[in-house]
Amino acid sequence: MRTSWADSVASETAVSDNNSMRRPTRSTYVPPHLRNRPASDTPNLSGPAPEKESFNGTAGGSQWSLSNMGGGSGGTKPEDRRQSQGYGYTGAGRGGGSSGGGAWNNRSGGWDRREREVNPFGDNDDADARDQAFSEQENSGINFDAYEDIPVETSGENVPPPVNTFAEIDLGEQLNQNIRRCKYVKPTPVQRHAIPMVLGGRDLMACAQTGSGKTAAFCFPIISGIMREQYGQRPRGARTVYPLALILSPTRELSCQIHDEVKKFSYQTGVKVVVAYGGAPINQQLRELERGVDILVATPGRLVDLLERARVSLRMIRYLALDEADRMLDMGFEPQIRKIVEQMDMPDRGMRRTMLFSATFPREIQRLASDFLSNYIFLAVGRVGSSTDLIVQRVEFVHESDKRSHLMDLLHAQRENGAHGKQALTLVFVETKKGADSLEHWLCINGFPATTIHGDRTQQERELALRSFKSGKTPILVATDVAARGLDIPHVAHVVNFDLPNDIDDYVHRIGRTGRAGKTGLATAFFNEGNSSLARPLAELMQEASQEVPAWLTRYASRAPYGGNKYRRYGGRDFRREGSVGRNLDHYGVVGGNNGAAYAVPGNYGGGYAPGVSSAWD
Ligand SMILES: Nc1ncnc2c1ncn2[C@@H]1O[C@H](COP(=O)(O)OP(=O)(O)OP(=O)(O)O)[C@@H](O)[C@H]1O
Repeated sequence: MRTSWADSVASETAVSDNNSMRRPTRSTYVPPHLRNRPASDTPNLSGPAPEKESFNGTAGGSQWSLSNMGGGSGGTKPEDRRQSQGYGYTGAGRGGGSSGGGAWNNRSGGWDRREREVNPFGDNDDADARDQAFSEQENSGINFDAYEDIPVETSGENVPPPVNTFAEIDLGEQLNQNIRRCKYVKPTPVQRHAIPMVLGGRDLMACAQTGSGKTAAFCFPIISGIMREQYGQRPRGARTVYPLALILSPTRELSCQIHDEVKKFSYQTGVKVVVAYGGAPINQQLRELERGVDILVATPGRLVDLLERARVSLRMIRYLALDEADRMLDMGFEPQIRKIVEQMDMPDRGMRRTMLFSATFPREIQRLASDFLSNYIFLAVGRVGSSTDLIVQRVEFVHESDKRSHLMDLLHAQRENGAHGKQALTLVFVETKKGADSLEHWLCINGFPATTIHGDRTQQERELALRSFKSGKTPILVATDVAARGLDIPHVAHVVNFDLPNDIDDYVHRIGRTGRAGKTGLATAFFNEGNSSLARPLAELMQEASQEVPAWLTRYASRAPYGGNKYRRYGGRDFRREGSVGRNLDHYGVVGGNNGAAYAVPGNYGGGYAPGVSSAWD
């Protein structure tokens, strides 16, 4: 039985990726860990198709005045201005999609004649193709039919029922059109459940696997809500802006990525999105804000700066979303988040919709997070903190001194097996910034084009590195944990944990950079004595994901003490129900009978961000 939404795509993907999975006929080097495996077990390591995307976070040319949602001038990209059907839209009937109802706010004034909204779909936006009926086969190979098997747990009062299709949700014609442009045919499980909950006016804490579509799950209700509701006139402060929605994320790159996504989803809806993050010139961001903002995507540090300068007020916030919420409430960020949510002028909980999303939600973080939520629903989709069966996980015992040569073996093998001798996109995680630079240098001098991303690099360097990696120009990216969460980089074939993290949750997020949205991936970890404390949770996680656990790792795991919630920290169970801990956990496919201990023992939720380790972050 399939147990997760991603599981369900495996067979479909195997078919759709058939060409890329085809093994070369010439003899190829196979590394030890891949030997003696049937061909179908080996993920696609062929080279990526070049990508055109970039991480240019701020939108050029989009202009919007706060007071009347109009004004401003100067677009950067001339293009046909299509009739903006989002304005004055009169409603898609529930289950229908045709007009009627009149519930939608007429956001008149939007882009005026002097300006052009940059088309975020770029050259791929073919209006004719878009208007053709989408058949389910046209989507990205995700097998939606198996969704019924996915374990889902909800808790809370009066939980709104899930939907099966986007058409069942009253999102508005323009947003629906953008969803079609994104080629999303059906909602993923987390979207099926979360969107009606938020549209039904509920706060939400949602835990769902990496790569399972959480971004759209919180973006759609925000955009749709802003479009349909009347907020009255926003104050006209001297230079202060009053966004209606705030999306916070822990890293600059993730904020940029969310901003890019929101721009696509909100295209021609009249909803204006701006991103603000550290390391980039604040003046440019201020100018963007002055042109008007409905949805502000931000990193906490830059937002606090803007709040203290009184350039942003949170008084009108109606939607608050915390992406990677467990990270945001971990030791590093919690004071800033509390300041933003509790000590500035944001409406109290209950007066706004609050959504917290992550693939991992330790119990102690849930407790902290509940301060921000009102009568919320807890939603867990898929198996506990699961990494999906689409990711083949390998653990190899490698002494510290052998790591480089071992990595070299893996990279040589990949290159040999790759199409036209191309290097597949490989993300290599290390513990320290220094370690990242040094490994990158060593790779480059040994003929492997590599780049790095970490907190000591300038923002420009970081964005350049990411672009270069995505395009395949430097197919190896050496990264600290700054790249561990949220980044949705197509075609990452292999994640190597050169240095394992101290915390199993970080491992879950790191390997989740591959095997996304139905694609297969490979994750290799180098384990040695220094990682003993991770042996047990790692072995359990692998077992849950039906991975082969090496006998030596099982022995390490059995020797490890069972110490509090460092284990099974990646829990996806509502802490409010801890009285029933230990029962029903099999619902998530959790292996082993002693899981209760993980949820029942209070304590060191910040274990993974101990001094020294936290330095890897922004
Ligand atoms: N309904 C859908 N149909 C098809 N593809 C989708 C759908 N929803 C999202 N996707 C795609 O799935 C990919 C992963 O989505 P997303 O980045 O939101 O995952 P996530 O759950 O936030 O992952 P992470 O936990 O790593 O942050 C993206 O490329 C996104 O465009």
